[in-house]
Amino acid sequence: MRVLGYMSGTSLDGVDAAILETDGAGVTGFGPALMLPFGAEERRVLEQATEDAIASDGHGPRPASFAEAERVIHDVHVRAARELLAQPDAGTIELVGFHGQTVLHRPERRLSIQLGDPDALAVALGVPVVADLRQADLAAGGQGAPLAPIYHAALAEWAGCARPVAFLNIGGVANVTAIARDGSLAAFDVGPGNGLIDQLVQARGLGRYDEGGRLAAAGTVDRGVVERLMASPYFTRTGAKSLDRYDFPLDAVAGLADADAAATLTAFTVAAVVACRAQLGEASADWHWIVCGGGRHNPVMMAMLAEALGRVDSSDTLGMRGDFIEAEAFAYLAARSVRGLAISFPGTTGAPEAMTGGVTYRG
Ligand SMILES: Nc1ncnc2c1ncn2[C@@H]1O[C@H](COP(=O)(O)OP(=O)(O)OP(=O)(O)O)[C@@H](O)[C@H]1O
Ligand SMILES: CC(=O)N[C@H]1[C@@H]2OC[C@@H](O2)[C@@H](O)[C@@H]1O[C@H](C)C(=O)O
Repeated sequence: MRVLGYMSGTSLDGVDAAILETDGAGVTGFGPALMLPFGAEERRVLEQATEDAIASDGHGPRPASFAEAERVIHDVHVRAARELLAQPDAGTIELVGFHGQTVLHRPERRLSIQLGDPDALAVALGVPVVADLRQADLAAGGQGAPLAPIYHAALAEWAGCARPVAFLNIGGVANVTAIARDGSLAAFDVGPGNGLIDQLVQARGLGRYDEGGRLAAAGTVDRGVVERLMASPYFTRTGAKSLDRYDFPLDAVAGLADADAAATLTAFTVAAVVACRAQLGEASADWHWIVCGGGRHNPVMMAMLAEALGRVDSSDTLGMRGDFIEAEAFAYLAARSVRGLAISFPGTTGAPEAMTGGVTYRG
């Protein structure tokens, strides 16, 4: 099957779209991929919906801003598909995997809100759209996240990675998929990823993110602050666990100068990854770490990770498309969904058993 997968992540940078060829088990090929950035006004609408989601915490009537946010999500996804499908090697797609825009994630209440209109998308694109991929897992008592692990496993097969190997996605939130020597999967959200760094840079009027890690490179890590941040019980919790993008507050670095604050938050992201090794089950030194997501573009973060973890590679050095692995994952999950294959597992989301999931919308 040739499937178009979408992801618009918690960083609110834009919509990733990627075409994947898969039978729902293996990866057989890749079509083109692109990222369509949100415009400033589109981002403002999505930020408003996110703020309203957090303020209502999922209680009471649906915030009015959700409808406008869904229009934005729809428009950008349709535009992304048109651009992608106009590329000469795009071919014809048979199916779409649509994540939607997460505005709130409260797994302990079996709640995770992704905005979007999959039915309208199916009409606009003229192919079936698989969405609501987190809901069955949540309803069964799983975390509803992360869902990419089964794709990471397929990608590791495709790339011929020796085990044990760990995929570390550093987006707005960081998540890990550990593939043990025997092929078993353990996965969870690790910590803050780039989210707090982005928030700092934006709050201080220094851009949208710490481009090239330049700010962090000029600063000094405040170890006391990192220690205080690492005191959160989240980091010693074992088993399946997942985060909302706004679960960690920015206040801890309020008293620090810009560069020191950026360096400290970068070190916090890395400290959370280091702490997660205690839950991976095999000797820490044996793991090969494959880093994907936007954080791998930050050389300060990559250097800190390499120093702490040992064998660390960017996904791209293994022939993978590190900016599109999540979009490819949702293509893969859509294919699994229509084939009735499981998309989440006790070791990845804490679901009681291997779970199928996703709803197919035909428009
Ligand atoms: N050149 C760069 N230098 C430093 N940081 C970068 C660079 N490019 C991207 N990033 C970081 O990566 C982030 C985007 O990462 P990504 O697209 O993987 O996140 P996401 O998919 O939105 O989040 P999530 O995976 O949590 O849903 C940016 O907000 C920024 O913090
Ligand atoms: C609720 C939600 O949207 N979570 C995202 C977020 O971004 C990274 C991390 O937190 C991960 O748990 C998840 O996305 C990826 C694609 C996943 O489900 O695997």
